[in-house]
This record gives sequence, C-alpha cells and structure tokens, in this order.
Amino acid sequence: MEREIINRKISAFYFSATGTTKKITEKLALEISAGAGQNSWEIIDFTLPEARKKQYSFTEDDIVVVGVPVIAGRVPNVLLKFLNTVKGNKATAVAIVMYGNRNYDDALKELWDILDEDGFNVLCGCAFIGEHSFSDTLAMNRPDEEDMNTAADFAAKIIKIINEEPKINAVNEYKVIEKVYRDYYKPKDREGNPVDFRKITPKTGDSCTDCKICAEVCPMGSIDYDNVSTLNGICIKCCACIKKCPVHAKYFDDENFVKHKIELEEENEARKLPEFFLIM
Ligand SMILES: Cc1cc2nc3c(=O)[nH]c(=O)nc-3n(C[C@H](O)[C@H](O)[C@H](O)COP(=O)(O)O)c2cc1C
Repeated sequence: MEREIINRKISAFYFSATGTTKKITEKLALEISAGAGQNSWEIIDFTLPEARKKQYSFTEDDIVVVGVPVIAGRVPNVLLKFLNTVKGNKATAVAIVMYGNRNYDDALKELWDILDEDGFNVLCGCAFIGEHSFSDTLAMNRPDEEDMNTAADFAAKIIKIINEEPKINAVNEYKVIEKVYRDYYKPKDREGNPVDFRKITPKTGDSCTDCKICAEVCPMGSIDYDNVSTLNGICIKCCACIKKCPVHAKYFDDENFVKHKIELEEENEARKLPEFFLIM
C-alpha cells in the first residue's frame, strides 16, 4: 500500500480557451484530493503560449487530471507538439475531453494514446460537455450543477479504483493500441462541400474599447497587442476573444461559419451526458 492515494500529488493539467475544460478538470482534481484527505492540489494551465514553452515532468507519485477541449472531433492539433513533450514517468493520468454537445468522436481515444506514449499510466477517460465555443445557446452554461455532481461521482469512482484495486494501474497492458483516428470533422457549405475554417478570422466592432483582454486571452498569442483588430498568427476559432470581450466587440461573420453555428445549434439540442471509461 506504499502508493496509497493519500500520499500522492494531484494536479489539474489543462488547456481551456473559454473556461469549460478548466471547470471540470479542476473539479475532478479537487474532488480526488478531498477524497484522499488532502487539502492541496496543483493547477497547471497550459492555455497560454508562455505555459507551453515549459517542459512538464511528473513522477509515479503524481495523479494528473489532464483536460483538453474537442476540436473537430479530435485533440486540438495545435497542442500535439506540446503534449508530446510531457513526461509522464508512470504518473497516473485521468484523461478528460470536453466537447460542445455535438460529438467527441475520436478525441478521447487520441488523448488516451498521447498520454500513454508520454509514459503515463492512464487510469480512465471521461468525456464531458461544455457550452459550445461557437455559440451561447448550445450546451448553454455547461458544465452545470448536474455535470459538476457527475464529476464528483467520477472522482469518487477514481479514488475507489486507486485505493482498492491498485492493480488496475496495469490496465494499459491489456489495451490494444490502434492509433487510427477518423479525420478531423469538417462542416459543409450550402452545396454540401466541406469548408475549411482555417483562414477565417474574428472581426472587431466599433464598440471595442481597446482594453486588451482579447490579446491577453488568445491561446495562440495571435492578437496584436498594439492593434487588437489585427492578427499576427493563426486563429483556431476557440472564441476566447469573443466570449471574454466585455463589450462584445469581437465576432465572426463568415457566411459558412455562421451557417455551421446555426446548424450545430439546431441539430444538437438534446442534452448529452458525461461518460466514464475504464478500459478503451
Ligand atoms: C474549432 C472548434 C472545433 C470544435 N469542434 C467540436 C466538435 O467536433 N464536437 C463538439 O462537440 N464540440 C466541438 N467544439 C466545442 C468545444 O469542444 C467545447 O465548446 C468546449 O467546451 C470548449 O472548451 P473550453 O471552454 O475549455 O475552451 C469545437 C470548438 C472549437 C473552437
């Protein structure tokens, strides 16, 4: 019992442009540490570019709750290089993907495999639902109270597995690794042809007060600090600048983007529920 949960360091390790992944990842870390009788846990937020310049290395004594949002049904591809530099060193990982009530497709499988390759012992995987980045009505205000309660239930399950069945850490031995994922999900235009959103950039309206919040929250560091209406780098459509602008000055007006947002809202109204996976 030398690696009982009570002696282990717990971290929430996440990317979260609009804050939904942050909520669930932190909740799980908090509940796991509370359940283990600890009153401290660590936050490692790698949303901003500066945080992704560091190298993160864990140990066998760590329990790391790793959260990423789903982008086009996959782990955000802009994070792949960074995620591959993380050293798991047999730390226990809880893999969390956060999606906007459409589908997480192969994102959880992909995150599980990445963590596995990093040298983590992936204990379980969870898929949660957060308000869709593109919308303020799709999965509005999620994760909500019900989701937070589910996260607490999942944390209790995780504690039980770690405390009572330590051998479950060997779960990877039984996993068939097949690193084949469906292609990135592609929205369609009016004619049904796939559209590429990569070149679309947010506009800045007249209400902009030049408060710089958008430049400070852009996870790609792409919004020019001196002229916030211009971009110096790529836009991943995470919508942090849109959702965090206090005067709603940022917006997308691309016809296909707006059409896709409306379709997503119309086609995914039914509430999806969080899921928990022990072996994939
Ligand atoms: C470019 C982009 C693509 C997305 N693709 C999907 C998707 O394929 N399926 C889905 O359900 N949600 C998708 N979402 C929604 C996010 O996964 C969801 O809103 C998540 O809660 C955002 O996490 P965050 O608040 O931590 O940024 C996408 C969001 C963005 C920005």
